[in-house]
Amino acid sequence: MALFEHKEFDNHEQVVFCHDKVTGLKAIIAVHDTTMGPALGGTRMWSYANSEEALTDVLRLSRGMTYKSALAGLPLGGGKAVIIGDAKKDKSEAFFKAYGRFVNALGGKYITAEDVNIRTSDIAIVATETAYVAGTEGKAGDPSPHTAEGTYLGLKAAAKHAFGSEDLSGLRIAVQGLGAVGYDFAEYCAKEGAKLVVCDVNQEAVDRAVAELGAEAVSIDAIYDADVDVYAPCALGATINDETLKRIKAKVIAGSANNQLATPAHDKILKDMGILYAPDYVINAGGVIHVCSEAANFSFEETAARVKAIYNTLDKIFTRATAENRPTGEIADEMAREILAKKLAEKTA
Ligand SMILES: NC(=O)c1ccc[n+]([C@@H]2O[C@H](COP(=O)([O-])OP(=O)(O)OC[C@H]3O[C@@H](n4cnc5c(N)ncnc54)[C@H](O)[C@@H]3O)[C@@H](O)[C@H]2O)c1
Repeated sequence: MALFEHKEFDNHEQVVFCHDKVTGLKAIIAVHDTTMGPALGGTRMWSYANSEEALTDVLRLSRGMTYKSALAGLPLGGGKAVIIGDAKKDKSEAFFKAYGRFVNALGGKYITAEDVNIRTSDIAIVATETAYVAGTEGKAGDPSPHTAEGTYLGLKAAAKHAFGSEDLSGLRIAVQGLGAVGYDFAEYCAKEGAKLVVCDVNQEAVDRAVAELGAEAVSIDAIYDADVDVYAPCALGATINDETLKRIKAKVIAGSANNQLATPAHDKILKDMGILYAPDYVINAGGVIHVCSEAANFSFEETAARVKAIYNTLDKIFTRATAENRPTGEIADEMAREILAKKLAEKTA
């Protein structure tokens, strides 16, 4: 399994393969880039088919964190960790303590947090072995409200570019997923007079949106056929794919879900279809801003200002994408790389 020749290798600074003989822990920690600061990114636990699949995931996700934090203006680099295992069977206190020691051995170069299949209670055990954790219980708390606010503001920036006004009143918005982020986001939109079309596998959340926000409920499959101006994916990844794009009528895609595009090629496909796409890692950065507020001791006002700046960042991305007739995701990546290059030049001057 070659690392430097790996297709997802992108000049990562450090990749650590961790194995604890006693607990059977197998993890990979990838520090992609620390130009802007320590590499912050969650730990994901997944039953990867093999270590090659885990390596691919961690290399790609850690690079994504570098870009996300750079564009969010945070003093953080990008990193990520994956634990290879079954979250239902393999977890134990000793397991997470062993993992904490591996994180600690990096001396603060990598700061971990929760991610898929890792709960705050797991991170609390990790925190008994290392101070390099964020998003712990009783500290910054739930990032979802900030993610929802940032997504709402990002949608307003998209509406300005696509429809000529950032006012959401009268727009029809399909919200897929009414969880911690999706519900608050839907509420912001409804308050501004948008008409909501919603779906969720959780019927209770749907009933609540119908009762409280005047939303129209559709089945989880019918959301793709909804006659709407905006499609807001707030549940799953990879919902923008060849099949759904035959059905989606929206002219704007702006939602909180991670990894919305099934493949990188869908960035250009959306542009060619005349759909304005708010790059997922830019619009959903409220969460990492919130978590960073704990690690970097931001004041409440500072955190709020950074969440509000998501509007401006997307505004710049959309303006440049239009001027250069290029896909928005490509522009976002390029802008992140420019921020990193500028900082690196300052550091080495
Ligand atoms: N929470 C954050 O701060 C944050 C930050 C950045 C990105 N995100 C991303 O935003 C998305 C939502 O996060 P969340 O914290 O609200 O999660 P959540 O688990 O609270 O909510 C997800 C919702 O989607 C619903 N759902 C699941 N499958 C569905 C389907 N097929 N169709 C429709 N609904 C479905 C679930 O029932 C749930 O209500 C995720 O992709 C997450 O990775 C969240």
